[in-house]
Amino acid sequence: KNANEREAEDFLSVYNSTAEEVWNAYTEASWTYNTNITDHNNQIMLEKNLAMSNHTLQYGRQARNFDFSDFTDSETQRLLRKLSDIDKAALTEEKQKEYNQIVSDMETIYSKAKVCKGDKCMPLDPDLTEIMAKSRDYDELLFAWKGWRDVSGKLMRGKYTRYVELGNEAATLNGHADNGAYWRSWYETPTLESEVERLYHELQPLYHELHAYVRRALYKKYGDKKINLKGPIPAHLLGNMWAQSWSNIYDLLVPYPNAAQVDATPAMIAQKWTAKRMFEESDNFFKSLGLIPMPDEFWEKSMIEKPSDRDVVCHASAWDFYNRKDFRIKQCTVVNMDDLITVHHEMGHVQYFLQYKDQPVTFREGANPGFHEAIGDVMALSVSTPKHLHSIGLLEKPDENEESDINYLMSIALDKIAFLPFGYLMDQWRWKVFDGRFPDSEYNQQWWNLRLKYQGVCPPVLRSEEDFDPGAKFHIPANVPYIRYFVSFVIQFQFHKALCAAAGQTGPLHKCDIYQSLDAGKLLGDAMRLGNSKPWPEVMMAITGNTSMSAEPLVEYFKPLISWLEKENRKNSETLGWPDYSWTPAMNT
Ligand SMILES: O=C(CCC(O)(O)[C@H](Cc1ccccc1)NC(=O)c1ccccc1)N[C@@H](Cc1c[nH]c2ccccc12)C(=O)O
Ligand SMILES: [Zn+2]
Repeated sequence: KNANEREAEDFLSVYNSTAEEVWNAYTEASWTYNTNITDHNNQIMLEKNLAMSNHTLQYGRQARNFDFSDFTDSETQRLLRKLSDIDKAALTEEKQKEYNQIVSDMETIYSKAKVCKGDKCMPLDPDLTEIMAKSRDYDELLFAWKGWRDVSGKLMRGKYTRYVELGNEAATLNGHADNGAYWRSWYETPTLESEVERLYHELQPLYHELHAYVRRALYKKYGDKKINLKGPIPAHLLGNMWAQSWSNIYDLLVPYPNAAQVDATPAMIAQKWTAKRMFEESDNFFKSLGLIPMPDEFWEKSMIEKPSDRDVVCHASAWDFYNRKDFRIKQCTVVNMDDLITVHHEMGHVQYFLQYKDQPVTFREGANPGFHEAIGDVMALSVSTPKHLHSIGLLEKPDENEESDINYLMSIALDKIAFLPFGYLMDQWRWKVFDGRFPDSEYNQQWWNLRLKYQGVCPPVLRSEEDFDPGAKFHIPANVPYIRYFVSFVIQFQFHKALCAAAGQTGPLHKCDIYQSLDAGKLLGDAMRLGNSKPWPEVMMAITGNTSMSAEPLVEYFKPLISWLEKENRKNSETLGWPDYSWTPAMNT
């Protein structure tokens, strides 16, 4: 090592210890704001954000002064390269303030929004979410769906254009073409766009089969004025505010009503489960694999229920306080199966934090953002099995027959296959907004073009450019990228298949439960411990023996259901897709 490289190593260790303090201060202020939305807490958070940016700018400039091309240690090179991208710190201070204020304003609009009917005002969590999940009344669903968009997206429409401009300015100052290119750079995969497009087209036939089957069931329920068997599905009838997961309308879709049922919610309520019990159950699952238990501070400092006396950001999230001890989850938990899955999702993030806590701060990230999103969902694939739910007392003994298998696969497909087009289109829209292909005069029209093209859903009422429907989904105002979830939904089945093999499970993938397998736990734990210190194909290889993303394990997992759907849809001579693409439901009848 030459003197230059030794100097760089000293520089990096000073960076690391100062970064831990500055990032911790910002994270504490952000937590205080997210768990108690006030102007005062907002101001402090914005101050700490600026302090963090100044630290990034100061050290980022020094990192750029090193010529690390001839360094021997690839980790030092990787650290310096990552430090050289200083993100929003490249903007002037006043532009950073403007940008941070816009994002904070949009997120506050979203988190405080309520839909009022008479003197009753309902927030998204839990009220509107519950209506979208449980109501089977076309007009009540429409009230919640339109009402939510009027008090959320519509009110942030004017801010988004400036958010895009400033985000692009920062990205170009760091050498990216635009903000979308900056976001994609985290995957270190020049062909990311074509890879996710390839994966999407491999999975589209599965989605078309499920879409046709669900449309038939909704036709039976809502009639031919509201459903066209050759057209898109009205977006408010699928059990979810964004039509991104359809498991809440499972009762309209059950393949074999007389076979064993799969929903654990009734038992959770009957047995008086609490949010705490849900988190303990998840912690127990991770520990059974030999993974790291949640530390005491987690149980003391997390917010796992919605407080009644203040405004909070209810959208679930996991928090790393960058001091290697303090890790938390913030979730407005409701006692049901949906939220038990989300608990595992969030606990997956914290397990990653625990595994990579001794890495340099710059490497305390997922191998790529999709890896971070996949960990918890892999656990949930095992926990959701009838066999596992029975072992924790939430389902009677499952009968082992083809019909209950199909029922189970249907319930999982309504979350996983239904999600794929939504997970894909969210950043298709944003990438094109950032690169200018979608001018702000077409934001909403282009959103609905993609919703029709990929999801086969249509708005139940007329939309205009006065509306801003993308803003009705958390990740848009909160400036959180979304392709990570599409990547996660593909790679989590690759991980599931690899962990099932490590656990010695030989049967069909959908029956595999890795519970108590220390071998499966070691395989995943070793990968998580690497954080972002290695390019993700190397980490993918370590877990699965392959270096690339593949849809094959997902297709293998759902094979029995796909065959069943193909037969069922052929029997009903269903039209796959939505050739009557310009159809819309009769309104106000
Ligand atoms: O948004 C989430 C869960 C929230 C999160 O855990 O991904 C959260 C989002 C977030 C990011 C940044 C600031 C605030 C919220 N991500 C994290 O908490 C997080 C923490 C550290 C590293 C990476 C992510 N899920 C997505 C989609 C989804 C993926 N798997 C699911 C399973 C069940 C239900 C939904 C999903 C959604 O609800 O549309
Ligand atoms: Zn997540």
